[in-house]
Amino acid sequence: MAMHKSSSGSALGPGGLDLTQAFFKSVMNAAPSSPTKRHTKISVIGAGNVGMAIAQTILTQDLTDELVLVDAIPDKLRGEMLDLQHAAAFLPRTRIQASTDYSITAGSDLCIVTAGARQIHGESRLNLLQRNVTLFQKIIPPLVRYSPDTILLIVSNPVDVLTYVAWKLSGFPSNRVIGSGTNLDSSRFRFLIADHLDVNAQDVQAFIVGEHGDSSVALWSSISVGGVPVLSFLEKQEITYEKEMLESIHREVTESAYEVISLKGYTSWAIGYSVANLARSILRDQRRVHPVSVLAKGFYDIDGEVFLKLPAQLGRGGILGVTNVHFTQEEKHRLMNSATTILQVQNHLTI
Ligand SMILES: NC(=O)C1=CN([C@@H]2O[C@H](COP(=O)(O)OP(=O)(O)OC[C@H]3O[C@@H](n4cnc5c(N)ncnc54)[C@H](O)[C@@H]3O)[C@@H](O)[C@H]2O)C=CC1
Ligand SMILES: CC(=O)C(=O)O
Repeated sequence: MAMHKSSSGSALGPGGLDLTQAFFKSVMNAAPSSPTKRHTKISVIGAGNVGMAIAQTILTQDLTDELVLVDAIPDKLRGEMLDLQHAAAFLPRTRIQASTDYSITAGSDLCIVTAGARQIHGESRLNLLQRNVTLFQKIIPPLVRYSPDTILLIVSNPVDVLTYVAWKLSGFPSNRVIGSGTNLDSSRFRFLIADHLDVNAQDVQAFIVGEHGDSSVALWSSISVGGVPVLSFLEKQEITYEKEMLESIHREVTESAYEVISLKGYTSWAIGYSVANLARSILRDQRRVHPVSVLAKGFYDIDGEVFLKLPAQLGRGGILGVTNVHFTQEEKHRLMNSATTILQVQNHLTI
């Protein structure tokens, strides 16, 4: 039977009969779609390993009504779109579209940027910078033009500096430009602590702050399991622990990405879950605290225009606030070093 779509998107059968109305007449008359439910649209820029892991986690977790993919390679993009669309029978209903043309992103609530070069085995995140800045000069302006009220969530590396670049290129207030930050590093940290103590990672509260990468800072002093602060508990119980053991867990966190990249070529699943977790907090106004890249100027005595991972509350307006975590002198010193490392890199950029 020949069928085509009407301008309203419903299916038309022979003689122009509106099949959607024919099938669902009584239901549609009884219950017009609710005007109170908010429609959400997420665009993912870059349909590579990371973009597709994020897209598929967003779909399975039913986080949006519309999902748009943008990439520079049309065939691969269409292939990825069709492959996801073919899973429609197993997924919550979501409209999935893809194009190389940024007009498709118009009206997005959240734009997640994953496009760009990625590290090869042994390469540092900072080494990707100049190539990805050039790319961002092409990507950020059209996103802003088509979705002036959107929230930008940056994932491409080096994520802290690129979040700063996106902020500068967009002209957005800093609460609407967020870097995926150390949400992933903190998840790796929580996994390793949970593994060490044989508890559930979801019961471990632990943050990695500073740079996403080699100069990140582990906040040992504020780690708790099931609400019990770990280090002060061990000290009160006079249970000895080796500082070296703490250092080795942190080292394992910073080396995690290098290890996965050396084994499978890229990282994808954990960043997919991590970013979907951020998308949920933002779009569902969850007001949860995540370690993400925020404009750190004015917090913890930082005075440069630098984006660093700090524990921030996320909701519909983007960054709602930065929590006042207690840092030891050593943690503060390391955070300052992270800020200095990033500022030195930024000083050499032409945006
Ligand atoms: N922040 C974090 O925690 C993490 C960040 N990453 C970063 O994410 C980025 C992407 O990594 P992968 O997906 O593995 O790389 P990939 O190479 O698989 O995908 C990159 C995609 O970007 C697309 N692209 C290139 N130029 C474009 C343009 N002008 N417009 C739209 N799309 C364009 C490419 O066609 C490709 O599909 C890398 O920078 C990587 O380092 C990866 C894992 C974790
Ligand atoms: C590649 C990267 O940044 C990560 O997996 O942490």
